[in-house]
Amino acid sequence: MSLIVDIQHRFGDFDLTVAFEAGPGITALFGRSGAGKTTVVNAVAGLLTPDQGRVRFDDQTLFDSTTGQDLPADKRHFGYVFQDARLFPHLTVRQNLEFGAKYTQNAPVASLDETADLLGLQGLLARAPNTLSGGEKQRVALGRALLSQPRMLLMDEPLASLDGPRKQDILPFLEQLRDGLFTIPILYVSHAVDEVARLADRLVLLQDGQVRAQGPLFDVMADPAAVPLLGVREAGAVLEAEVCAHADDGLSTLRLSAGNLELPGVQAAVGSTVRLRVLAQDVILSLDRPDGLSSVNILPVKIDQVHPGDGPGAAIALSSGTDRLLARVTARAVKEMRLHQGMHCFAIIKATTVAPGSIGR
Ligand SMILES: Nc1ncnc2c1ncn2[C@@H]1O[C@H](COP(=O)(O)OP(=O)(O)OP(=O)(O)O)[C@@H](O)[C@H]1O
Repeated sequence: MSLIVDIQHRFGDFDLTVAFEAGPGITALFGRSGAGKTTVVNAVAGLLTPDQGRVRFDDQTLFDSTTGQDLPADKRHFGYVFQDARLFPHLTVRQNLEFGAKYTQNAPVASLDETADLLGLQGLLARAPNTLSGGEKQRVALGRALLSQPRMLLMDEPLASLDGPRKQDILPFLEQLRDGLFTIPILYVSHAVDEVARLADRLVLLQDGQVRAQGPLFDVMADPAAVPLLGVREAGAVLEAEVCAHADDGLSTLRLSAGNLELPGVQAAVGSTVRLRVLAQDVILSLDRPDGLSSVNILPVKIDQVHPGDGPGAAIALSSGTDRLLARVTARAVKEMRLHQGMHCFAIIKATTVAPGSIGR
C-alpha cells in the first residue's frame, strides 16, 4: 500500500508545497503550529481541494489537478480521528462504535468486540460520551474509525487535548495498532516529538509549508540537520534495545549493539524490544572512558559528523556499534576537545534523563 502526495496550495501569504510517500505502518507528519499539517491531511481526506498537484492511493487517483479528478471524501474510504473526539452525544459508546461499522461494505478486519478489547472499551460500552474522560473519548473515536474498515487512518493531533498521564494511557493502544491486529496504514499528524518518536515508522518534517526532511524515523531522528526542526531540547536519536533484566532497585538493563544501558521505569518484559529516545542534550562526550562517575551508562562511540548550529551549539552524530546517537555540545567544546569525524570517544547518558514516557514498544 502506498499513499503518494504531491500538492501545492496557497492561503494568502502561506505557500504549501509538499511531496511525500506514506507506506505501511505509521507515517508521522511533524511540524510546529501553522506548518501546514492539517492542510495536508485535509487534502488527503478530500476535505480541501489543493490548487495543484495529485494525491494517489495505490493505483487509484484521488486528486489530480491536471485532469480535474477529485474523489469526494466519502469515496476515499479513509478513517479520520480529530483532536476532539466528535462522538455523537446522544448515542452510547456501543452505538457510536456500531455507527462506524454501519456504512461499510468491506469485510470487517476486527469485530466490535475485538476492537473494544484492543482499545480497553469493554467496561464503557453502555456509557454516554459526556461521562467519559478525554482519553476514553479518543479511544472510542479511534474504535469508531477503525470499525468503518478504512483503508488508511488519518489522525490529526489525536492526543493534543490530553494531559501527560492520559496521553501515556493511550500511546500503548496506538503501538498495538501499529504492530498488531489491524496493520492499517496511518498518517499521524503531531507537533509532539515524544509521540512521533514512539509511534512513527516514517517521519516527514514540515516547516512553513515545505518538507524539510523525510525518511525512516530512526534516520531522521539521528540526523543532526534535523535538530533545529525538532527543537534543540527535543531532538534526540531513537534506539531499539532489548530488555535483559529488571533489578530490585528499579533499574532495568537494556542491551544495545555496543553496550548496555541501565534505565529506570522500563515496563516491558525481559526479552522484548523497546524503542527509546535519548535526548541530544542529555548525551555528554568524553575523550577517555570516565572513571568514578555516578552514571553507569557509558557507551563507546565514533563521531560520524560534526554539525555546527546557528548559535553556540553543535550537533554531533555518533555511532555506537550499529546504533546511532545524537549529542548536543557547545561549539567551544568541539574546538577544545578537537571533535572531528572518525574520532572515537565515549558517550555518557545519565540514567534518570531518559523519561519512562520516552520508552515504548
Ligand atoms: N481556510 C483557511 N483560510 C486561510 N488560511 C488558512 C486556512 N486554513 C489554514 N490556513 C493557514 O494555513 C497555514 C497552515 O495551517 P494548518 O492548519 O495547515 O497548520 P498546522 O500545521 O496544522 O497548524 P496547527 O498545528 O496549529 O493545527 C496557517 O498559516 C493557517 O493560518
